[in-house]
Amino acid sequence: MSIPVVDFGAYSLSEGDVTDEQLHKLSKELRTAFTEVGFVFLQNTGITQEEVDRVMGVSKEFFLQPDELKQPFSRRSFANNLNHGWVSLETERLNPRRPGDLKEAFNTASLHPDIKWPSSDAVPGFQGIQTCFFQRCKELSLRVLRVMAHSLGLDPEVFLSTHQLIGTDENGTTLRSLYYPPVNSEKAKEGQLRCGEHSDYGSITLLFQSSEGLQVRRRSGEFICAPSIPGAVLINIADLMQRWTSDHFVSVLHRVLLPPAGDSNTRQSMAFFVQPDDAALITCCDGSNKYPPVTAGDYLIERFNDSYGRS
Ligand SMILES: O=C(O)CCC(=O)C(=O)O
Ligand SMILES: [Fe+2]
Repeated sequence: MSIPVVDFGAYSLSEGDVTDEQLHKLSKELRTAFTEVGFVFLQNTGITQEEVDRVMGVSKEFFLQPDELKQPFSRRSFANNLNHGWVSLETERLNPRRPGDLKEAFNTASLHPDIKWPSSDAVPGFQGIQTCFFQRCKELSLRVLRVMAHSLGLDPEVFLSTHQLIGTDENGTTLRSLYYPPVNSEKAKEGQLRCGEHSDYGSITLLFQSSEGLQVRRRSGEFICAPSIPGAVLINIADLMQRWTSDHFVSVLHRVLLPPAGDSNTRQSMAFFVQPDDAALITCCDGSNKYPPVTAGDYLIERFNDSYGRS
């Protein structure tokens, strides 16, 4: 089965509340997508392609600077949020059995006033555009989480009440801009990819892509190419949500391969990784106790240790 496309217009960010009938329809569509595929394209979310292009533009300006200028903004150099900041090429291994991923990233993980941002001379508009987009993604995520709870027959607030602190340092939700530079395939290491096979860690991920390149694993085990649909937001279930729903919703492996030999294109994407509040205790929502309870914060630290190496 390919990735379903769902019209989210009835609950778009430019609309007020959704009617019961519309909520029912959306719930049904999301439940099918998330139980069978784990990924869905949402159209008419209210987040426009122009907004996405603006964030990608300002992110690219940041990435195209020399490394010395990006170094002061490195991940792990911000005391109040160790996940905030720049990740250099080949630092992260989303599949720890492969060499470092051929990508750079910038994590907007903290909106705390103490965070130091690139100056407006270096990258005009960087802070404002990233933080504004973070808020837009947060609003959409909360709407999607509400529909998801409804689709499982749960109290509609069950996920919302555990995602109250998005945008504070007591919640790990992160807007990540990714930049995949041109690849010289002769120089790439054995087994190296742009982004190794992995599943995401938290509740759901919103993904925006400038071009094709993402592959998603089907139940049969084969990887299929995800199309790039301008204006649509690709949403996937992440691992904590799979635990939470006792495997009802599936978190599936995905990856970005190297471009074909001779293709010197760059690629950009943005992922909004939605994470429950650090202190939220995640227990199977059907009462089955299929997985032991875990707090979202502890779970996230464990997963970071796998992708960056244990410190
Ligand atoms: O770049 C992409 O399209 C996917 C990135 C991704 O899956 C991730 O960063 O978790
Ligand atoms: Fe991912």
